Parts: sequence; C-alpha cells; structure tokens
Amino acid sequence: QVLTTRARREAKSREAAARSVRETARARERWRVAREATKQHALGLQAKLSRKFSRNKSISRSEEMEVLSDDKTGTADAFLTSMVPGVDNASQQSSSILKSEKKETSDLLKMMKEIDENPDSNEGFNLGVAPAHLKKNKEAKDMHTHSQIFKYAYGQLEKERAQEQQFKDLTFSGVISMATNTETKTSTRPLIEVAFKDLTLTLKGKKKHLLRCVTGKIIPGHVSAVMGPSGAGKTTFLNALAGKVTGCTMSGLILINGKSLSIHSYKKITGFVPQDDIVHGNLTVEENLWFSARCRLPANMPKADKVLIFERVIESLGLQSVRDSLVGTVEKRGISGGQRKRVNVGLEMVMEPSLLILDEPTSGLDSTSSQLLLRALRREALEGVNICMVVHQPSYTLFKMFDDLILLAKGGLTVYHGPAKKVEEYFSGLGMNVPDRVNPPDHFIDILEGIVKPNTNTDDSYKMLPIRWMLYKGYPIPPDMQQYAASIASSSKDANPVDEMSPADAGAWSNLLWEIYGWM
Ligand SMILES: Nc1ncnc2c1ncn2[C@@H]1O[C@H](COP(=O)(O)OP(=O)(O)OP(=O)(O)O)[C@@H](O)[C@H]1O
Repeated sequence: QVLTTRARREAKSREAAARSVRETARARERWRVAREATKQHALGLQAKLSRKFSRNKSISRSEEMEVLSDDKTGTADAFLTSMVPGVDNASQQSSSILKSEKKETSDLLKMMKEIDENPDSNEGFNLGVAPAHLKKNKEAKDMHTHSQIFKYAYGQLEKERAQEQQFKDLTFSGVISMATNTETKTSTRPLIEVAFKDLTLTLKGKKKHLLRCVTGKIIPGHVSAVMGPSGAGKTTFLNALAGKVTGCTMSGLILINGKSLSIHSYKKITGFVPQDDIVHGNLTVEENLWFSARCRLPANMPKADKVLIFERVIESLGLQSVRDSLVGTVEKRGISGGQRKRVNVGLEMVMEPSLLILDEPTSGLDSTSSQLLLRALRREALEGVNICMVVHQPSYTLFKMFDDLILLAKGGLTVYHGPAKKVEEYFSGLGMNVPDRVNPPDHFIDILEGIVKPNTNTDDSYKMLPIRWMLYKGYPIPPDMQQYAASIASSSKDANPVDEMSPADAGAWSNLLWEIYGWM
C-alpha cells in the first residue's frame, strides 16, 4: 500500500509538472509572438522618427513651423505644437523629445536584442524552471522534491523539443548547430570509434571460419547497418565487437579510438541490445526503464539528471502512452510487440552509451514502428553515439536512414563496407544493377543467398564478391584465395572469372568456394 501510494503521488506530481511545463511553453510562445510584434512596431517607429528628424533638420525654420502647425495627425510633432507656445522653444523641445523617443526606441531594441541573445537572463521572461544563474549540474543537485525534479526534466525536454523544431529540416548547418549546442545537454558523451582489421573468428576444434578478414570501422555519430543472408555471421560480428564471443579463436585487430584496448574497458559506456528481449514482464514500462537507469547511471549523478535522461528516452521512443502499462509475459498479455522491442532498446539507451550495438532491433516490427525506432536512434547518433545494428530486410525508406552499411556474405566475408548510399554505385560498377521497382537491400541479399541471379552473364559471380571487394579495397588476400584473386584481377572483361579459367582451375575454384562457404 505504501508503495502504491508513493507511486500514485509521484505520478501526480509528474503530471502536474508536465502540465505546468506545457503551460510555460505556451506562455513562451505567446511571449515570442508579442515580442516579434513589438519589435516590428519599434522598428517602424524608429524609421519614422529618424525620417522625420532628418527632414526637420534640413528644412528651414519657417518651413519647420509650417510642418509643425500643419501636421495634425497626432504624431510627436503635432503633440509638440499644441504643447509649446514659443516657436524657438517648440523647436528646441521638439528636437529634445524626438531625441528622447529615439533613445527609448533604441533602448527597447537593445533590450530585445539582449533577450534574443540570452533569453534566460531577463527577469520575468525567464520561463525556465530552474534559476538561470546556477550551473546545470548545480541546478540538478539542488532539486529534492518530485515536483522540482519533474519540472526540471520536462522543462529541459520542452527546450530540446523547441530546438528540434528549429532544426527540423536538419540541413547541414542545422545539424552542426544542434550537435554543438550545449545549452540543452546535461552531459557530453565520450566518442568511441571502433576499427577492425582482418578480423577472423574460427570455431575451436573445427576449422570452420565464422568471420573472415573483416576490415573497416564504425564511426561516432553514424548509424551503421550490418546486413547479409541468414547465417552469414552478423550476430557473430556484433558479438566480436562487443567482446562477447565464446568458443572461438580470434585473430586480427580491434582498435578502440586507434588504441589496441579491450572493449571491456569501455563496458560502462557500451550498450548491447541482444536479439531476444530481456525486459521484465511483471514490471511496467516505467519501472523497467527506471530500474535500468538507476542501476547503470553513475551513482553520483543527481536524481534530477537521471529523471531527465529517463524521461528523454521515454519521449524519444514514443512510450509515453504506455509508461504505466505492464510489459507482460506469455501468460499475461501486456504491451504490443513493437512497444516491447522499444522498451528493450530503451533499457540500454538510459545508460547514455557512447557505443550502442543492437541485434535485429527492428525484427517483427512494421515499417512505421521500425522508422520510429530508427528515428530515435538517429537522434542518439546526433549526440555522437556510435550505433551499429543488424537489420533484416529494411524497407527502402528505412535503408536510407543508415549512414554506413556492412554487407556480409556466407562464411563471414565482407562484400561491401562503406556509405549506404554508395552501395548501388559499387554494385553497378560490377555490372549488378538493381532492377526497377526492386528494393536495393532485398536485391543484394537475394544475390548473396543465391536466390536471384545477378544481371551479369555468370552463374557463380556472386560467390566471388568477397574477393572482388578485397581487390577493390586493396586488402591483403588470404593465401588460399590468391590464385583466384589473380585470375579475377587479370580478367579484362571482368565479367566471369570462372568462364575464363581452365577446367582444372574451375574445379579448384569450386573446391575453394566449398571451403569458404561450406556449401555449393
Ligand atoms: N558458438 C558457436 N558454435 C558453433 N557455431 C556457431 C557459433 N556461433 C555461431 N555459429 C555459426 O556461425 C554461423 C553464423 O551465425 P550468426 O548467428 O552469426 O549468423 P547471422 O548472420 O546472425 O544469422 P541470422 O540472420 O539467421 O541471425 C552460423 O552458421 C552459426 O551456426
């Protein structure tokens, strides 16, 4: 009962805080509109006054008198003529009033400029919930009541939302400003770049390669997709990056930020979302995420900052409407499968990782839910997070949201690794064009599965794609593949190396493919 009462009280204060922040945001918007209007008015007034002032200076005294007496439009000049009896006096006072009005206008403009430059510095207009003169961390530390904490969190989220709206188009300069704007950020995450060179994994006892000569790197701020046919070694590759491989011998190098360190040294800033859900079915969405946040965020982080991070994840993953719902188990139905997946990803996002590795987070999700999830991940990438995920059969819209692509063939060999938008160009260079109305990622996977014959005049060329990639990139070719690499390289037509081989070579090629892929 105590726990329920406490939870209810917390929920109430959270809702009140959210309401208050929404009202504040509305007030801020009204203020913005009013400020714009006043600014326009002040600018107009200034222009009018300066025009008049300069004209007054240039015309003769008599003319000036004429202007003063003729002008009955209720302007400052008309006001002066009615007020001042002597002409000389009138002239002097007119110019002094004009000067003071001009000064007031410029003061007003100056004040507005200040507000524009530093909106939180003006008393009465400071709609942020925390005192502006305090540093962010101090602000968070000084908050103790639920109400203060929630107001702080929702206030920050509202600011972030406003900023996101501002950079909605995500133009290049917009992205840069967003990434460099530290005002709304509570923390700056360390950046992690993971480079791998000749990464080879071999099953202990057997001589089967699970991964072979995988070379490349994943970059902070990028979302990389790992794709390939079933059994190609995608999960194994992710496990190798996350240092979770067992039962295998590993050769090659994994460099973290250029240094040959174990990924385990970065455990606290590495998130790993496995293929199978690890959510607690008997807890609510909120309890699951809050539990993870409290366990994995630094113990000395102020509670207000933890709440902010946790609320940001809920918001970003679109889980606000189900935050109080049970996740559910096999016996007891809870949230939907897509929401469950998002909670699963959220469990890792709340620790604010610098490297986030996800194994098929979009599997079983419809296209819209997958896009929502990827949008949330892209927002993380904007903060400099290095994101690498296995993805199966993405729609073209989803595919375009990836920065980089690692395409693996069976046997754990790389077929392509580079910008996702250049993959079509690379394959068309090999004579494998994507037919009209076919989704490019589907087409490449079908080729690697051997289901679809590539548009070249060969049957087997898809099995040579890894060697073509090594040649293209100038990577060292393993000794057992060199003979065939040479044959591909020397082939002037570059269409079908098998056609150009002697029957003996072709037989050896088949044996090689058998060794590489374990099937033919
Ligand atoms: N520890 C292991 N012991 C034996 N075989 C393994 C081990 N780990 C991976 N494999 C084998 O390595 C191959 C690649 O497996 P992996 O799970 O990485 O493929 P995948 O590309 O992720 O497949 P899917 O898309 O179907 O999930 C499979 O044939 C698998 O059986």
